[in-house]
Amino acid sequence: MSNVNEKKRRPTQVVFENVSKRFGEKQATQDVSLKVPGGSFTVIIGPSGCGKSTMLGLAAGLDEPSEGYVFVGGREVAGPTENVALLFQHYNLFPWLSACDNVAFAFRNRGMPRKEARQRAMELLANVGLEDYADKVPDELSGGMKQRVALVRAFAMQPGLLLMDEPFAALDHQTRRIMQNYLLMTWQATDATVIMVTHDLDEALHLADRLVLFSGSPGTISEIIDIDVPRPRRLDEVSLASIRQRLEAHLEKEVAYDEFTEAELAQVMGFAAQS
Ligand SMILES: Nc1ncnc2c1ncn2[C@@H]1O[C@H](COP(=O)(O)OP(=O)(O)OP(=O)(O)O)[C@@H](O)[C@H]1O
Repeated sequence: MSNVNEKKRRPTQVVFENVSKRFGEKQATQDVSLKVPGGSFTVIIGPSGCGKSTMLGLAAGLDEPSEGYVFVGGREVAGPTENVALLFQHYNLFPWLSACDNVAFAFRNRGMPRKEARQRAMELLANVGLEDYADKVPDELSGGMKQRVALVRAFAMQPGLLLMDEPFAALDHQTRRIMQNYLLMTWQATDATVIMVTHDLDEALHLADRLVLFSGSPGTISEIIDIDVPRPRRLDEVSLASIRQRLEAHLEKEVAYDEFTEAELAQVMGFAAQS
């Protein structure tokens, strides 16, 4: 495939230093320190509400830490920059532009002439099997296709850092696996650092160089697991299966049963609540 990163540059390291974030009364994260090596693929896992998306928002410059510092590429984050691309569950494509023009937009934004931008966009769409859909607008594409376009566009921006918040959560299992493979293929052809949040353990094991396990409310890091298994990975491989067990145990421990009253629990479990 064509490599969209022509320039040699130092891969973008991300550093969270004693980061706490409060939203009003709500403490989302507390004293989180994390170094994400440049060019690595880090996946953040943890129960709902433990501050995973908050971490992405801080790295993206969408929010500021209440305490501590966040550095991207050696610079303290002071707001959104072109070096950081975001990919969320909903595709964020321009609805009035074709798939080709959505991707070409990333090149045009960097000053490339229109014809060349469209040509480059076509090449990249062909890499993910969408050459026949290049002239369709997002409403004419399936969810998986839209997310492929969004992924290609995100990488076309040549970001040093790509932040992904459950990007494939809305897709069916099969499409999800295809998307994960596209993501790996595209990422491996670049020097981008990826930080992804997911609730899907298989996805995490399939993709990550490093797993960061979050816990609690407020969120803190409870464990970091490096996955030194070559890709493509078989999830039934012994070392991955044992990491999976650790992840399951972590998440089970973290499920906040105490958020439910007994009556609510009885209802969830299908028992009639005693009055
Ligand atoms: N803008 C905001 N205003 C107020 N509270 C917020 C805001 N953003 C996040 N929070 C709160 O901070 C906590 C952490 O939220 P966050 O979205 O980071 O968790 P999460 O781990 O990503 O959850 P999930 O897995 O459910 O997406 C939650 O209690 C959430 O309600």
